[in-house]
Amino acid sequence: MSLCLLSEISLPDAPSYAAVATDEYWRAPHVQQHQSLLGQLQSTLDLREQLQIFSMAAGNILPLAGVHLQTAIGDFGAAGSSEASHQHRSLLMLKEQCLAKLHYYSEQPFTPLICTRLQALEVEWLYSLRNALVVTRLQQMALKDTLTGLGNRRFFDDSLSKAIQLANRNNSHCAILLLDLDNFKQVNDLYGHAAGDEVLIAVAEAMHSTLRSTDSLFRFGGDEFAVVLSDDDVASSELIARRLVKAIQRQHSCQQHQVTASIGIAHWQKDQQPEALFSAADKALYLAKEAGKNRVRQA
Ligand SMILES: Nc1nc2c(ncn2[C@@H]2O[C@H](COP(=O)(O)OP(=O)(O)OP(=O)(O)O)[C@@H](O)[C@H]2O)c(=O)[nH]1
Repeated sequence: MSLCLLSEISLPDAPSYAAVATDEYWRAPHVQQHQSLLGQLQSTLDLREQLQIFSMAAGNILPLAGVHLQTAIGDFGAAGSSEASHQHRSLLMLKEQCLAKLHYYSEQPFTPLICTRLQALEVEWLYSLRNALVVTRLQQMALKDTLTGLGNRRFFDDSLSKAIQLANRNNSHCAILLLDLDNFKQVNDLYGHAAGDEVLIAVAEAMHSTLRSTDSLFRFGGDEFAVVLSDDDVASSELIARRLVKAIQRQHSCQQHQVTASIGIAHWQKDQQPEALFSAADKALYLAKEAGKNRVRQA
């Protein structure tokens, strides 16, 4: 089994897992799969990739419709996973510590023999899984805002650089929205920091449910948020910004505390550096505030 093919099937538009698992191509002898599994799992610290590798090996024991991994740092599904009429659950335990819960789904029954063989595979995974969980947790801590779970400023800087590189390479576009809440300070002042935190979480949720990709959503600390728009969404930047303003205005706790949002938009210009793009969006945001708040302005 080639690692190249494994990374291909982890793409979002990959064929369904069931299709891949039943394909003759993957029906290498069980022993051969098993021997190489440990090496394959150790070749990556990416949790999703490990799940994919493990799922392929498990699919060699029984055609699977899906495999889900439930961990303390999030739930992950193998590419193309879906539920099916038969289900089997396992606890992945390492030295009395529960690393994860694993859910297998198949249209075929999980006989005791199949469960025993799956368990043997799970044992192969434990140390690599523990390492991947630690690394993923550290990545989350380094890149996420702990209050809202959105990307933090470091993640934003990284994402913006990548979006600009991509736009440069493909001769395409990107844009950023900078959002600052209006009248937020009074929530802290009148009702305390915990009430302010609740508003920030509610705003993050409202933005989350308004946008297609949550990967592009960030909070810098305080009441400042940002969105990086890739080529597909640049033409609708104003529409997206207005939707965000409305969603926040309609949000219950924002209504209760008369908190609204102002947004500045800047579209990337060829050869423009990230700092210049950010500064343009910041100026547009300032104009939105100056014009009376609860509105959108373009650079
Ligand atoms: N609850 C809470 N407050 C925070 C956090 N981080 C920063 N703040 C507060 O957020 C407030 C942001 O201040 P401003 O943006 O000037 O307040 P504002 O009332 O929204 O001002 P305008 O933007 O002019 O409408 C400050 O009072 C900070 O102390 C946080 O994590 N939680």
